[in-house]
Amino acid sequence: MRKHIVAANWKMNKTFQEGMALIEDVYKTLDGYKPNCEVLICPPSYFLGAIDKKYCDKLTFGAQDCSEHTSGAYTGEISAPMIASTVAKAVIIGHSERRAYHNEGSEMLAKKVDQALEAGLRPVFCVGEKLDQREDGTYMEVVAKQVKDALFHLSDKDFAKIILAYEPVWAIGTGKTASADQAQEMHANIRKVVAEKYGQEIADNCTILYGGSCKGENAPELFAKPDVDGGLIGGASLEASKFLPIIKAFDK
Ligand SMILES: O=C(CO)COP(=O)(O)O
Repeated sequence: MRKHIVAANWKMNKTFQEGMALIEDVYKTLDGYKPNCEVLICPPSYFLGAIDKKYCDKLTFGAQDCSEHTSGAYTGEISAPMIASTVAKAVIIGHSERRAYHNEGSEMLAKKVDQALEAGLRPVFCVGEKLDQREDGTYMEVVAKQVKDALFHLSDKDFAKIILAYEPVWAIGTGKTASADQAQEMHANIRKVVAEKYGQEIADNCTILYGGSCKGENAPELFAKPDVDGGLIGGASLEASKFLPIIKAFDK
C-alpha cells in the first residue's frame, strides 16, 4: 500500500530559535503516540544542518527547494548534495510560490528533480492550477502537463521515488480549501496520467498529497478520499497544536 504522509512546509517563517522550539514541540506532541503516517518537516534549509538526529525516530526532514546545479558560482543557492549531507531525506520542488516569484518552469524543475534524485533525496513535486484555469475548465490539462513536462523523462525506478503534491494555487493561504470531491477528482486524474506512462502498479504506489488551506477541521474529510494520501501543510504547520490534529486525521 502507498505511504501516507503529512508534510509541513514552513515557507519563510520562524527564526532559528523559534524553529528549533517548534521541532521540539511537534516531537513532544507525538510522545507515546504512533502516527498512521510519515511526518515530514520542511523548515528553511539553514536549519537542517543543526537538527538533532534524535528527532529522526519520529520525524523526517526535507528542504523547500534545491538548485538545478550541483555546485559552483551560484550565490545564495543551496544544492541537493548539501541538503542530502544533513538529516534531510526529501525536498519540495516546484512549489507554486517558486514558480510564481522565481520564474521556475518545467525545464528548470526537471533539472531540480534530477539533482534531488542524484543526491538520494525524495522530491515532493508540486503541481496545481491557478484560479482562472479552474474557472475556465482547463485545470485537468494544466496539471497533467505540469506532471508530464517535469517528470516524464524519468525512468520507472526514479519515478517510483517521487511524491506528488496537488496544491491548487487559489487555495494556498487563502482559507479557501478545495472540496474533498475536487481534490479526489484531481488526484484520481493525476494517478491516471501516471498510470498511462508508468503502469498501474507505479501509479497505485505513488503518494499524492493535497495542499491548500488544509487544517485539522478539513483534513479528515480530505484524507478519507481514496486518492488523497496526505497533506502538504503551510499555515497550520507553524504551531504543533494545529499540526497534530492533521496528523491524527489518519486515525479516523
Ligand atoms: O502552500 C502550501 C503548502 O506547501 C499550503 O499553504 P497553506 O496551508 O498555508 O494554504
